[in-house]
Amino acid sequence: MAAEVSASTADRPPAYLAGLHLTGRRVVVVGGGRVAARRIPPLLESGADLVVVSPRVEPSIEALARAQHVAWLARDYAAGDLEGAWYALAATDSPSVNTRVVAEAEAARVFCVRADDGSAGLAVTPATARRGAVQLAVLSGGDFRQSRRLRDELATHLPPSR
Ligand SMILES: C[C@@]1(CC(=O)O)C2=NC(=C\c3[nH]c(c(CCC(=O)O)c3CC(=O)O)Cc3[nH]c(c(CC(=O)O)c3CCC(=O)O)/C=C3\N/C(=C\2)[C@@H](CCC(=O)O)[C@]3(C)CC(=O)O)/[C@H]1CCC(=O)O
Ligand SMILES: NC(=O)c1ccc[n+]([C@@H]2O[C@H](COP(=O)([O-])OP(=O)(O)OC[C@H]3O[C@@H](n4cnc5c(N)ncnc54)[C@H](O)[C@@H]3O)[C@@H](O)[C@H]2O)c1
Repeated sequence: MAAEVSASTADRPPAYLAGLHLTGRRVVVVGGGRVAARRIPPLLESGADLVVVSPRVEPSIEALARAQHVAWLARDYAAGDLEGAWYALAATDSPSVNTRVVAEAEAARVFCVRADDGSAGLAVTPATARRGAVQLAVLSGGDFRQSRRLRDELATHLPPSR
């Protein structure tokens, strides 16, 4: 519903769409809740070198840490945690922590998503689908429900993977 989209997200110039090649590149996820758990698998699929900073994490993230697919720092975010990162997610349930993460990202020129307030982030997460080499991504200026719905419709047109 358009009314639920934050005006400042919708009023921004459109985001520039790009595909990030992340193999071996550090991506820092601050917060290990449900949003992080949803976004980590596609980041891993892209080969990212993932670091999760969060005192608690969802069971799926804990399992990835145990299998050494992600590095989990089981503590609160601290300034400097984005060092060496190419991309970051501020995905804690604390707006003030997310503000600090985005401020560090801005200073370090790291593109960073802000999960609780997309209008304050440096990047946004599209609704995506993939079949083989073909990928689609939908952004709707913050209207994630529309993005999800369009993604589901468009995904039915993806060619069979070869
Ligand atoms: C597309 C998708 C991708 C993904 O996340 O993978 C995505 N959100 C999804 C789901 C989802 N989002 C939310 C809920 C729980 C509520 C509910 O269900 O009603 C659920 C459902 C769930 O979590 O299950 C709430 C929410 N989302 C944002 C805010 C803050 C704000 O409005 O600024 C709040 C309120 C938080 C609060 O209340 O505090 C912000 C953003 N969410 C974005 C992307 C970016 C916009 C991209 C675009 O233009 O479309 C943006 C701006 C920034 C970002 O985070 O990148 C994915 C669906 C695709 C899929 O299902 O595959
Ligand atoms: N963008 C989206 O798609 C979307 C979807 C749902 C909710 N949200 C918003 O994003 C936020 C996160 O949502 P969620 O469902 O993942 O929340 P959640 O409660 O499942 O997880 C929050 C995580 O943040 C961690 N955390 C808290 N303080 C921290 C700190 N100081 N340093 C590091 N980690 C810390 C917690 O340990 C927990 O793992 C919520 O505030 C909500 O407003 C966004």
